[in-house]
Amino acid sequence: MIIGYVIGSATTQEALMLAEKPVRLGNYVILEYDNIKALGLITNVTRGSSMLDDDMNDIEIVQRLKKFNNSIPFFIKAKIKLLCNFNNNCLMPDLPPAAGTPVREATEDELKSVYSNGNIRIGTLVGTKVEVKLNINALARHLAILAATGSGKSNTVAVLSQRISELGGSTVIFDYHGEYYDSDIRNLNNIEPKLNPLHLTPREFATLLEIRENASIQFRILRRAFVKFKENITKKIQEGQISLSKLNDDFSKIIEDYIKEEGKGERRENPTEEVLNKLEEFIDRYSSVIDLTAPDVIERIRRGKVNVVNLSHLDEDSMDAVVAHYLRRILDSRKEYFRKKNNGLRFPLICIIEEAHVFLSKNENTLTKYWASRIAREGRKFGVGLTIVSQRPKGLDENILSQMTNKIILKIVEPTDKKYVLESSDNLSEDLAEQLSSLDVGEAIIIGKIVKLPAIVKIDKFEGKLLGSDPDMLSEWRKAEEEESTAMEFLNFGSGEM
Ligand SMILES: Nc1ncnc2c1ncn2[C@@H]1O[C@H](COP(=O)(O)OP(=O)(O)OP(=O)(O)O)[C@@H](O)[C@H]1O
Repeated sequence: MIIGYVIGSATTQEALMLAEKPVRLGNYVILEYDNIKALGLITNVTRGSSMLDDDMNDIEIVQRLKKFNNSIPFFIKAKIKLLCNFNNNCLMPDLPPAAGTPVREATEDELKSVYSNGNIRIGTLVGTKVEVKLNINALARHLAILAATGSGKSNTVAVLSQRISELGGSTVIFDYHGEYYDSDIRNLNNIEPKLNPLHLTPREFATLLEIRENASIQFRILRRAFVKFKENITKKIQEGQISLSKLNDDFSKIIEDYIKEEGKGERRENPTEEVLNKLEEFIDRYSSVIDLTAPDVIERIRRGKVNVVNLSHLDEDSMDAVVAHYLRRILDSRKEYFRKKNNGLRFPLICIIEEAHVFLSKNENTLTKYWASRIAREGRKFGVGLTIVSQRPKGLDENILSQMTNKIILKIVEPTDKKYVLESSDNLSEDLAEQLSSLDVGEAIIIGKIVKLPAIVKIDKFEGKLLGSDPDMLSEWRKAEEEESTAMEFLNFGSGEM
């Protein structure tokens, strides 16, 4: 059914339509001309009247015209972004539509042929029942899930990771808030962030203690002490001279002695004192993270599961050390598997970093940023995909963001965030970026190799509990009130005041 006609001058990217009746933003349309069958997306709608135009200043004329309701001529114009030519393998049309070309709504079958061929359902095209299925293999080219807070990032991560696991795929989520750890996601494998120092690099251990590489004397003392500690302990373990559980109890004392030993060689005492203070502070707060009996982190990641590393009880430096350690071991282990088939991590893995702007900040060189950059550059070849999730896109390192070939962008209102996302995405056009502020919760623009063409999608709602879900405060207040009155009755009953 024809809904309008092309007017004015058109290009192979864009056309303007004069509509016969109101059309909606995000509708998909078809234009057939010169042996081209073009699929288009309505990216802008304007409604006006040549009689009541911007120069109208007399309200009485409007009131009189309103009395003859149907006498006011009006127009509806819609900007159409041309997406592909069905008659040429969905490549871009190579000829613009002429003025007068009829425009009709795309049928569900036509839309299914473009958006429903992937292998993992993520939702439906906005305003339709057409399933959008993503090409899961394209996740090896990395993904950014970006949105203002409360727009549906966690819901998207939960839906995506659960459905990947249901296909036998594997993800590991670095769970900043602990919202996935206590969730109803199926195939969950919860991992407490235990680190075995014998598997850590000196830099990772220094990061745990919040000793930066630019604190060169402190870092030197700690690095030398840590290397000696690892060498001697590994040798004693191989000779069966030491019990690991006893080592756990004495860990801080042992490492402290190595640090003091290394400090003797220094001209000034206070760098050594500083290192010992940081060690003591770390052990006071996070001794539970250090576990010399813990297996290598690779052994704790399960195939076909949503592996969740709960970071929520750590501070950001310790989180950085944990995430960096996992990323390094995952990349190294996949490389090892590719070198010698009987060793290393045997299956591809998608690493999902929540609150990515904390770890991959453009203003700070964290350890995680180094390893995430390595995975962004090399991971695809070894089946290690990176997914970064952030509500502060402009805080993200632009090199890493620009390597996220795929993007699921939910509502973003902040202009500098929108601009930053646009500049870091060579496959996001301005007219699509303009839609971002008008998206509803759970609606997203999806671009990249995970979809055949850019899509405006209503993401499926995660059917289960996530910590991040909006709290039902009213029922929680009522529940608290009932519990208080029950406790009060119990107390009064106990004191015989009933
Ligand atoms: N696709 C969706 N359909 C329906 N409701 C949704 C959808 N996505 C999210 N919501 C709802 O919106 C609220 C916020 O969702 P979510 O926690 O996923 O947002 P977020 O962007 O992760 O927020 P935050 O930045 O605070 O983590 C929740 O109540 C959730 O149930």
